[in-house]
Amino acid sequence: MATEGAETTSEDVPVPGKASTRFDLEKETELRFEVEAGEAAEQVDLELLTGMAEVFGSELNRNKKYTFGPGSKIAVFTWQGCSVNLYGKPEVAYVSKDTPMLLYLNTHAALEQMRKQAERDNERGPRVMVVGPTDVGKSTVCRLLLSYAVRVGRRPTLVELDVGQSGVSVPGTVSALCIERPADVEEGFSVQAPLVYHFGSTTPGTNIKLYNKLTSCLADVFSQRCEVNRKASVGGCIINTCGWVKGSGYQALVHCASAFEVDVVLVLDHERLYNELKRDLPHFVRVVLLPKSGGVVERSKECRRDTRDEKIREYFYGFRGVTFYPFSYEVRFSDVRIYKIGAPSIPDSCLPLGMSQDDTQLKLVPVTPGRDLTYHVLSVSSAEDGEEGARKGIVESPVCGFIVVTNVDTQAQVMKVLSPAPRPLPRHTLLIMDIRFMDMK
Ligand SMILES: Nc1ncnc2c1ncn2[C@@H]1O[C@H](COP(=O)(O)OP(=O)(O)OP(=O)(O)O)[C@@H](O)[C@H]1O
Repeated sequence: MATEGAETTSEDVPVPGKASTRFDLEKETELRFEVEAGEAAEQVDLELLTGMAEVFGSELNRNKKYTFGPGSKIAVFTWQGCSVNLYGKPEVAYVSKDTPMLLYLNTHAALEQMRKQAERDNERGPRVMVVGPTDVGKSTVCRLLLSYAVRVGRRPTLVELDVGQSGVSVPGTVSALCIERPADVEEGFSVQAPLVYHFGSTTPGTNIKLYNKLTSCLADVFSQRCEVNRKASVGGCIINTCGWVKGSGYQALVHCASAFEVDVVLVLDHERLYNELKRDLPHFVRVVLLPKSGGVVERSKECRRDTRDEKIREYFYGFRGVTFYPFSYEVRFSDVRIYKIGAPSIPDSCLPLGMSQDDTQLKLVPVTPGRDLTYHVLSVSSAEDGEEGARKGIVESPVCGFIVVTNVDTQAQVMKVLSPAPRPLPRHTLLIMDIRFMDMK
């Protein structure tokens, strides 16, 4: 293990058999460590012994043990210097003096100035979009800026547009969450009453028209909230985006900037994207190029898939799979209406007169229940029940929850579902996702 300033001790072992390694960190340095992935991997505990330190913007309490599960990639940063203990065997652990944290703190300070100005002038606070390719630390920068803002008494909103790796809800959704306290060091932000929309797949490219439509829906709801809630308005929002920054992905970023009327765009580690956005966004939008942290870890396809699975498991079973007890029951086909959003694209020449591809992307296509529904995640739409009600505005309606189809009996015309709440379903309009989940519990 490559460690700097590390010293192995045996006195502080909290669990018999778990070795401990002490790290003495100088000011403005960070300890980065990774926990081995895989179900058999051992968790790693972290404890702050002296001084002060934070994990992605959330302060650590002294002499409290924080546990990190398989696959975690963590940075413990200190502004003044500190010493910490790691218990267990991290896959990697090293201290780095080279971090962009001062630049990130300055960014927070600049946003805070904008909030103060907004308070004085009775205006709205900063709306910030964080962009960049995959694995540059966008979600981490969002978490940091939100936690810093809430620590100085603000109530910012997190807008999550990353349909592949959502920090708020299950994959295949876009959402908004009002942040009222810093992220929990182990669990992240407390997710209470988020506003969630169904997208249905893990890449915006599968239906870019729908993606842009949902971005506009979130922007409208956020603006309405700002009109009636002064704290939310001054707090502003931090928008996390997907790592797709070319072609339609780039156009989706420009669309988002205009829908939310963003004031600041933080571009992480991508000079071309920075220049393109500077060229294409109105001159009053401040586009800022920031370096990525050397600690950000690239994640493989498998790792991303595991994280997605974990997020769905967490929705049904709670953090580390122990908090909630989901229900399993049968639903009659005749009691629900299942739709997919977006009809398969057909050549322009085959479209009916006066219809464009755009219309097909937002079309509701009824799904006949069959065996191929098994393992699919379904969103329960909050749209009013009833044929007309369900069809009208269903795309723009938020979802009230998710179920997973665990078995389909075509003879009996029923399907078995995994649900966070007991029967009956709160609504009967279901939207199918491309995403599947196999419940191994
Ligand atoms: N300074 C750091 N030291 C160690 N690990 C870090 C650091 N910053 C971020 N990470 C880890 O790197 C991983 C990737 O970071 P993050 O999710 O923020 O990237 P991203 O750009 O949002 O990714 P995506 O491609 O999914 O959009 C995460 O597991 C995060 O915990």
